[in-house]
Parts: sequence; C-alpha cells; structure tokens
Amino acid sequence: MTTTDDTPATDDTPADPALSSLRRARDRFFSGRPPGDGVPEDLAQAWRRARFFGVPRDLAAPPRVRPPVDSPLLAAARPVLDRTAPTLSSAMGLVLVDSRCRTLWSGGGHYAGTPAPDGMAGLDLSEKAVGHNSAALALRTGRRAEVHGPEHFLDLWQEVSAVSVPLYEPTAGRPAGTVTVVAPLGEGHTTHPGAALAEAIAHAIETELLGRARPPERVLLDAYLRRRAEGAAVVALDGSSRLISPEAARLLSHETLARLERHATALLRDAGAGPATGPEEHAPEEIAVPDGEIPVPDDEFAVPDGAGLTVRMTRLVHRGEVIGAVATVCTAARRARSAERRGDDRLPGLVGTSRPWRLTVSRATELARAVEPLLLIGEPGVGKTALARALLGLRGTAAPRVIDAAEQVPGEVPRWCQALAGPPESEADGGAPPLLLRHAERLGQSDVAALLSLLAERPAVPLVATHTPGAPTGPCLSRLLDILAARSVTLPPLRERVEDIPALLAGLPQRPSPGRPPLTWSLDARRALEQHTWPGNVAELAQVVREVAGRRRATGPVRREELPYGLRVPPATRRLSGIERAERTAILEALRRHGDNKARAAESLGIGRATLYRKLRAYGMDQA
Ligand SMILES: Nc1ncnc2c1ncn2[C@@H]1O[C@H](COP(=O)(O)OP(=O)(O)OP(=O)(O)O)[C@@H](O)[C@H]1O
Repeated sequence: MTTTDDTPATDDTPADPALSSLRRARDRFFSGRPPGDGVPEDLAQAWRRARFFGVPRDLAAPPRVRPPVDSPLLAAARPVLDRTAPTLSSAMGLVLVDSRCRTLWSGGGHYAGTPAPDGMAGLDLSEKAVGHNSAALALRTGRRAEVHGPEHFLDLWQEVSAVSVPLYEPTAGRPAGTVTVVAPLGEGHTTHPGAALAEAIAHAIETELLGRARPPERVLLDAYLRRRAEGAAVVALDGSSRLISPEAARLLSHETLARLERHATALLRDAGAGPATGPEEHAPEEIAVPDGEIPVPDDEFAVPDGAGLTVRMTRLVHRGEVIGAVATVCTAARRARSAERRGDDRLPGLVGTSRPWRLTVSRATELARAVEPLLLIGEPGVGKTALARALLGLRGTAAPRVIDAAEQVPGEVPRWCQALAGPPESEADGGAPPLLLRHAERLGQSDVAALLSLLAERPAVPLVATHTPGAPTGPCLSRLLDILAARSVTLPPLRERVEDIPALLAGLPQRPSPGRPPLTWSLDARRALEQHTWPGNVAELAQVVREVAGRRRATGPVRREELPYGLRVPPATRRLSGIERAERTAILEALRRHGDNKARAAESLGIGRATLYRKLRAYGMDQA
C-alpha cells in the first residue's frame, strides 16, 4: 500500500485481498462512485486531485517537459547511477527526478509501459501530470515513499511497484529531487524490494553532492590558494574579510588594501543590483555568467606603492552570483617575465586582440626593450599615450615625466634634456625619469632644438614621443621626426580594428550612475558602433560609453536608439560628393555636440530648423 517511511508497511501482495479490493475501489472511483471505506483517505484524496487536474487515467506516457540544462543534481548523481544501473536485475529500473519532478535520468530495466530508458529524461512525473506516484509523494512529504500497482492513478503503472527516496541539497537542506527504484508488482513483500537499494543510492548521491557543494568561503579560499600556488602576490576579498599573502602584504600599503576592499565591495554591490529587467531581459546575445574567476572590465590599474606595480582584479562567481574578488599584484619584472614566457603581446590596461592591434603592440614591446627613443604615431585618440604608459611601465623604471607639447609650457623640454645631457654614466642620469612627450607635432622651435642636440650627443635616451600627423611640419621638426622614424610604430585607427569594439566596451571606464550595474550592449547597438568611422578613435568611443552610462535610466542592454544621433544613423546609402560628405559630417557633429537637440544644432550651423530637417531627410538620417 502507499507508504511513507513512518507508516508501517502492511503485508499486502497482488494476490492479497486488500490489493484486490483496492483494484475494485479504483474501478468504483473511476466510475464516479465513492471508492469505499477500505481506501486510505490520503490515497483517495490523491486520486481526487489527479481527477481535478484532469489527468487522463489512460495516458500512454507521461508528458514531456524541457529537462533542466546543466543540472548539478544530475552531474553529482550520474556517476553513482551509472555504477549501480548495470547491477540491477532486468526487471528493475532506476529513475532520478529533480525538485520539480522532471526526470533527469533513467536506467536499468524501464518503468513499465513508459518509453525506453534513454527516452525518460524530461518526462513530467508531477501529480498534476500523471497523478499519484512515489516520486511525487516522496517530494511532497520529504520522506521515503512507496506506491504499488493499483494505487497509481494511471492504468500504465498498475503492474509496477515503486519506491522513492528524497534527495536533499547538502548546504541549503532543500529537497533536490528523488531517486526511485521500480520493480514489477511482486508478491509477499512487506517493504518494496528496492527500498534498501534506493536508500543506499540516495546516500551515495548526497555524499557526492556534499563533495561538490562548496560554501562561498571555500571558493574564495580555493581561488586564493590557487593563485599563491602560482607564486602570485594575492589578496582575496569578499566584502567583509580578506586573505592577504605575505608578498602582497609586503608590496601593498594600508591605503591600497583599503582601495581594493572598496573596489571589491563595489563589485559585489553592482552584482547585487540584480539582473537586467525589462523588455530585453532575455535578449539572445546575453550570456549567463559562468562560475569561476571572471575578469573585471577595466581590471588592471596602477597602484602608487612601487614603480610599475599594478593590481589585476577578477570577480569570483559561484552558482551565478558574485561572491568576492581576487586581486593579483603584478610587479613590472614579473609581468615582463610572464609575458615573455607566454609569448604574450598583451599589455596591462590595454584592450585589443585584433591582428592589427596585436602586431602594433608586439612591435612596440620589442622596440621598448631597449632604453632608446620610441615614436608612437597615429590618429587622435588611437591610444598612443596609453600604449606609451604601458610600455614605460614594463621597464619598471621610475614613473615617467609627462609633457604635453600641446600645452606649451615653456622650458620643460629643455630642462629634461639638460638633466639627461652628458655621458650616460653621469650623476644626473640616475635622477632623470624617462620622458613621455605627447603631441610632438606641437613642439615649439626651442624644444625641438633642445631635443635634437640631446639626441646628437646621446642617441639612447629614455624618450617615448607621440605624434599625430596632419599638421604641416617645419624643417626642424621634420628632422626630429626623421631621426625618430627608425624606431617608430604606427597605431591602427579604430575603424581598422572594429573587432576590438566589444572588448573595449567592456574595458573602458563607464562610471554608471550610482547603484546601476555596468552597461551591456545589444547586438543592434554594437552593430551601429562597428559601422561608425570613429574619427576620434578609442577616445571617442570612451566618450560615447561615458555619455550613455551617465544619462541612462533604463535597464537591460543598451539599445541602438540610446546611442548619440551620429552613431545611430546608418551609413549613407548613396555615393556622396565631397561637399555632401562634409555637410553630412558637420550636421552629425553639431547634433552630437548639442546632445541631439535639433533646434540648437541648426542654430550652431547657422541654418533654420526646417532646413536641418530637409537635409536630414536628404541624407537618409531622419529615421534614426
Ligand atoms: N587599447 C586600448 N585599451 C584600452 N583603452 C584604450 C586603448 N587605447 C586607448 N584607450 C583609451 O582611450 C583614450 C584615448 O587614448 P590616448 O589618450 O592614449 O590616445 P592618444 O592616441 O594619445 O590620443 P591623442 O593623440 O588625442 O592625445 C584613453 O582614455 C585611453 O585609456
């Protein structure tokens, strides 16, 4: 009879009068009459529930549902079930269901009358779908349950007996599913012949689940130990406690540790802001975050505790939740060593894996090995300064002196040249930091002269200069650029490496409004960004990211319509003349400058609003 493990089992067999009378009671129930006094009330109620749910007694097979993907229960149970199933007699079957009574696995003999065992995954064994059965009963009561032949609601299972044992999640203590042993309806048993087996299997599965379940603290500790085993100076933080390796404690100041703590707290808080909601909540390009260590956008930053010292943060994700962060301290020497070992062409703080970008970085890294001048050439905002800083960081020398020739501060360049003048072994040499000279095209005559005479005297000076071609150059500057040209690298414009845009979107600082999660981008918006020609290159992209993040109130991935006007208009559909191209660009620029306000854009262009609308239509920009 239907039993749970605190109900004493009776001595019923199929031949038992009690079983025969149960069959008669069931027939009476299905003919619309009361089942009679001999039927336990909870069984009669279960039959009534099934009828209320509309379960057809002659169901040929349980209905199919979508089985869960990547079920942790199945992952833990499979080795146990695979080991046990071959030892069963051919008449016995094993079934595993999850907490919603969906079959995850079946094996051994099969559940009489149901599809073959390999077709059992994804069947609905809930009461609502198939009526009274042992798996549903064990899940409902939380105890071992048996259901025999005529107690089942379905005709399909009149000749089988099943015993189900609930499985509990070891940490949360919630029912995770059941394991069921099915056997032909036998004779003369007091408990199901598979009860001991079901208990043993359940115990083995729960042991396996326990072995796999790691509390978040354990996950944090494991990540910390793993990094230490790799020889890294590491700090693992979960927002309330931190694990600091002795090397990290030696390298980092209290202020930096406090900064890391704040960074980790912010990561946990941003993650706690919850998943995106709204119409694009399940946008197809959104991918669930897998468990493990996930790089944080903008994940590597310099710390002031030593020259070339940086910290790289990764988020620690466990069961889909961010539970902490791991900060790895990198000295310049260690970074250079490991980059060399891996043949790596990435530099800290710089994003990009496209071929043009990697070629640029690897050539620049190669040239930067020697302490000699280096010239980085490229359009505005391509990342010349960022690359220069990263290269100088690799050398692990003192922080560079940064001079921007565009700012025209008189005397600075000659002063630095003077500090370096003289033979390399001079006293002064030890004290002069390397020079990062931005915008060489804007150097004044006297600065160029000072540099030329320094280079004539000492060709190997620690100078990294950036140059944006375009402006006319006088003979002196041309000479300087010619000398530096032998050791120069040209950075590719962003439009020639659009495949780096997704990584840049994730890596560029966003500064979202307080409490807002970091931005994600819809496919449509990304396409629009990839179609743009980016005259301002990465700096322009960074500006767009900041603008969108700053004014955004919606949730979910950023949509194309949220991009600034100039970016959401599709490229021109017809060939434009030179004048038309210039006019179109001017209009887009004006709209951009005035936050898409057409009245103000028209005013700044010196045209009326109606004219602006007409031109927008003419250039096919009115639909954006
Ligand atoms: N590969 C990159 N990865 C991450 N950020 C980048 C990258 N390239 C550039 N950036 C960012 O883009 C912005 C502009 O870069 P940077 O100032 O280095 O450009 P630039 O070529 O020196 O510009 P300009 O010639 O106008 O001075 C900076 O905020 C920089 O951090």
